Amino acid sequence: MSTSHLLNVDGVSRRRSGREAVTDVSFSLNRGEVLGLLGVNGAGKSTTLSMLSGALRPDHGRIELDGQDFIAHPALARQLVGWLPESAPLWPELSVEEHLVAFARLRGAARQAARRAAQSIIARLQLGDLRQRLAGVLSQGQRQRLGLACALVHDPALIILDEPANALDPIQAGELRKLIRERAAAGSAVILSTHVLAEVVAVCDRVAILHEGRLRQDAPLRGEQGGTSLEAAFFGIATGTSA
Ligand SMILES: Nc1ncnc2c1ncn2[C@@H]1O[C@H](COP(=O)(O)OP(=O)(O)OP(=O)(O)O)[C@@H](O)[C@H]1O
Repeated sequence: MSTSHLLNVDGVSRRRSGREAVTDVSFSLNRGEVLGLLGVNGAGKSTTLSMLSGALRPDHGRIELDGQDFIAHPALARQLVGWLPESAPLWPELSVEEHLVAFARLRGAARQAARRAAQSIIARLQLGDLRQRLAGVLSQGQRQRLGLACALVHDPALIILDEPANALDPIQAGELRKLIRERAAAGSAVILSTHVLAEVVAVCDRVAILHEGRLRQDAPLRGEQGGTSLEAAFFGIATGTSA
């Protein structure tokens, strides 16, 4: 397997509840690339992302991150991966700032460095007004922004976002797109799972389509033309009418 990519996924499979949720999925991702992950409900997107985040172990296959065997060394995830799951795991009794310091510390930062990292992501995500607010009283969109900040506080090489625009207003959704491109320009690789095709066209370089646990397409996206052909490809695969 090539080690020049940041991420190499090779023949990964995982069963859940006695059924194949993800089967023989392979793809690679370079630094600076944004990959959109599409698929109908139950296609296997979250299962795939959970494996890439280190939270779920594949039954078969190999994942290589930054040239290292990720399955044998799941602790790599702590420093190299930032994961926003479908619903961000937050502690209701901790403030926004306390969350970010705690996440930075969990990722290995020393106390002062964790405080600096927290201040930096608070400023970047415009969370200053919410700094002292307890997570338990945040609105849904505010919780989502805090979850995103927790995923990014340690400046990870691989950013995994599972439906990150959920509950965001149009202004915040636009800010999210800018942030994703900014992180990619700074050298991170991003995987974005979403049901919104326009979001993929707006922000992704490549799109992968999962269906019934299998990767059915992995192709670059190119401008408006990409949007039209993406819709056709998605519906073709989802309805079983693709060539
Ligand atoms: N915690 C779990 N325990 C058992 N089975 C699960 C679990 N999570 C998902 N599955 C099953 O694995 C398969 C893939 O689900 P997954 O959540 O990965 O799909 P998805 O593409 O993320 O779907 P959605 O778009 O609805 O979020 C489904 O058949 C689902 O029922």
